[in-house]
Amino acid sequence: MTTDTTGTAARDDESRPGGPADSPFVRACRRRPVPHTPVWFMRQAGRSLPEYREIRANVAMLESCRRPDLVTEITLQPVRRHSVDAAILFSDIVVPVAAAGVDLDIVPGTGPVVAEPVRTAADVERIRPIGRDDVDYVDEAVRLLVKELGDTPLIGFAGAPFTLASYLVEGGPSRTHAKTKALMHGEPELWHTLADRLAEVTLAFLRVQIEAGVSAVQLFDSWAGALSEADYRRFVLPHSTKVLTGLADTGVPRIHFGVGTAELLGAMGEAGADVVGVDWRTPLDVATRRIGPDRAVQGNLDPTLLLAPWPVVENEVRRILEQGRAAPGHVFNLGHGVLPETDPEVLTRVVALVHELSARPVDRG
Ligand SMILES: Cc1c2[nH]c(c1CCC(=O)O)Cc1[nH]c(c(CCC(=O)O)c1C)Cc1[nH]c(c(CCC(=O)O)c1C)Cc1[nH]c(c(C)c1CCC(=O)O)C2
Repeated sequence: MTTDTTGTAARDDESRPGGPADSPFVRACRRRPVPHTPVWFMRQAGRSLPEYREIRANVAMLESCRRPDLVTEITLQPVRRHSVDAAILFSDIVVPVAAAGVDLDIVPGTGPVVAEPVRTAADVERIRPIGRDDVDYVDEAVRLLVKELGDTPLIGFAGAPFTLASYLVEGGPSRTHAKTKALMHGEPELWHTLADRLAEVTLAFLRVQIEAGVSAVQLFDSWAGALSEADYRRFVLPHSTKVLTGLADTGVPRIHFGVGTAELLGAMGEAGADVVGVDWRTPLDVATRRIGPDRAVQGNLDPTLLLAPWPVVENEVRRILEQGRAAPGHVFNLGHGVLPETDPEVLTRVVALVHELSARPVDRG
């Protein structure tokens, strides 16, 4: 089975009752009845866990992403600790871009930094297409993890074309995305060439993960909320749609996430995902009205509130579960990633509380 290159055999096996494809997480993504609302946390691997800090003490971030043994261990840590309903592969959105030949590093305390920002047609030309061999360490890590995880589903992920393009054009993290927007509007043709190339890289990267056996994928367009709806529809939606609809044949659920996207939720829902991620600014019932009745939602506890006293957290979890009932499927999550200063015990308590409050008998037919 581990030598299969289509992933079909792996998933046939998984679709057995109780297997990852029948897990509460995958069932909620597909808007099927669930025994309890599934919960996982964006950036659950790494960040707040002491066992993560220990393992990463002398290993650079990009190097750790290229070592299947470390990826496997770090991915499993939050599953062991919190009993979350899904694991997310430990990696970073810039990993496939580096594999495509872009000279970049992940600088501690800053994030991705690109040696020569992409600003010209020649720069775009240098971004190569990628295949399995360029990211063989990801293929290997996913296969190891699928075995280790048993019935717990593994989520694969990638950065969406806009968010990736922002790092490449700006040269690093940016608050305004000014150079990226200037390129979009000033040289729309070059922008579309760049975004299309990144869509190809992302699509290939997600296909490698799906063929290796992940049970779902999430497309992170973390910074899309910086755009107006008109700009999003004109410059970004076609490229994210290419990625998401390009995976439709795999049958694997697709999650589409961004931050500050209240005005974009309708458009993001049109890109072809099964689930739309919602940040804490938009209540899930309101989000569901914007997205429509044929998509599940994921979210949306404000990650900063995990630092508040427990009764505050408990009230928020109750409110979110209540508002999530308006959606045809709800995956509980934060509205964005876990903050590094979060007490891991609070995450464990949130998982238990979500499970307890949402437990219900279901007809699994
Ligand atoms: C700091 C940073 C990195 N990479 C990035 C940043 C942000 C910089 C900015 O503000 O613009 C870029 C990035 N990486 C990831 C995203 C999308 C998710 C998001 O918005 O948080 C984004 C926008 C996914 C990720 N990046 C990472 C994961 C895997 C961990 C997980 O989800 O549990 C994902 C999905 C891991 C990562 N990535 C990085 C580190 C140091 C780590 C390990 C520990 C940590 O989380 O801080 C480097």
